[in-house]
Amino acid sequence: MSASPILITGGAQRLGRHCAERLRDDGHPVIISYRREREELETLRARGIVTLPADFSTEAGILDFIERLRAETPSLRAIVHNASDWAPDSRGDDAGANFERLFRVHMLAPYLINLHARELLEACSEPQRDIVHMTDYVVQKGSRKHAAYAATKAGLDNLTLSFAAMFAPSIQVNAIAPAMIMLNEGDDEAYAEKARAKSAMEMIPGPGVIYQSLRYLLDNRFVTGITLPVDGGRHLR
Ligand SMILES: NC(=O)C1=CN([C@@H]2O[C@H](COP(=O)(O)OP(=O)(O)OC[C@H]3O[C@@H](n4cnc5c(N)ncnc54)[C@H](OP(=O)(O)O)[C@@H]3O)[C@@H](O)[C@H]2O)C=CC1
Ligand SMILES: Nc1nc2c(c(=O)[nH]1)N=C([C@H](O)[C@@H](O)CO)CN2
Repeated sequence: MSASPILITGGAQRLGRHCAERLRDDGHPVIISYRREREELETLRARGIVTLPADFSTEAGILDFIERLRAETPSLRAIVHNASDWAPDSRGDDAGANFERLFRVHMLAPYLINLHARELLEACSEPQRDIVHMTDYVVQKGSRKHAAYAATKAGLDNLTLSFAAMFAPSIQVNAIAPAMIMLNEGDDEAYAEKARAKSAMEMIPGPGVIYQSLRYLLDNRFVTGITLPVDGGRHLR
């Protein structure tokens, strides 16, 4: 029997892409979802990573993705809810629409995918099956400029507890809560310096630390319902 794939949503770039490639290096079949077509997807496809288009900004888009996921695979080893929209708050007429979109991407999509894909995880013949929610350090702190982002990531963090209770003992459900892991295009040295100063570790570590954390959760048989902070000791500053 062939191994069941690991699904990473929003896996075409940055942390999701890094994890998809590292999992592939480790011999796992991998499926990613992506929203925007781009050249780099060909590199992933050439490595045998299955790429499914998905837009989680509407309920119809989420349900359509679930249908195509079911057509693609009869089972899953794990789901990593990585897709995310780091949109700043709007003060304009679109403030409500902005909040609702972030709610759908960060909460409704993981909620519906978990409910509908439970049987795909249950069908996995390996002893361990996992769901991992990518949340954020700001869940504990709030955010002056990204309040909708922080609130909907906090909702995702809470869903970790409910799904861990609902799906135990056959599926482990955990969250990873990163603080600054990678700079964005256009961030300058002054921004980087400020970002480094926020953590006790005084660095911007890059995506390897997220893969290490994911690997820990995928390999550990006795951890469920937790949020694993990956923040360089932000609480110490
Ligand atoms: N990078 C960091 O320092 C930190 C990251 N995190 C969390 O870690 C995870 C990965 O971070 P990072 O790699 O920086 O994230 P990115 O923002 O770079 O990538 C997220 C992916 O989500 C996809 N996406 C966005 N909106 C939608 C949508 N409506 N429907 C479907 N897919 C969508 C995007 O797809 P596409 O590109 O195809 O449009 C994108 O590739 C995220 O959950 C993030 O919140 C938390 C704290 C810090
Ligand atoms: N989906 C995303 N979420 C977050 C991003 C990002 O680029 N995409 N970036 C951050 C920042 O690095 C932040 O931690 C520092 O200002 C947070 N979330």
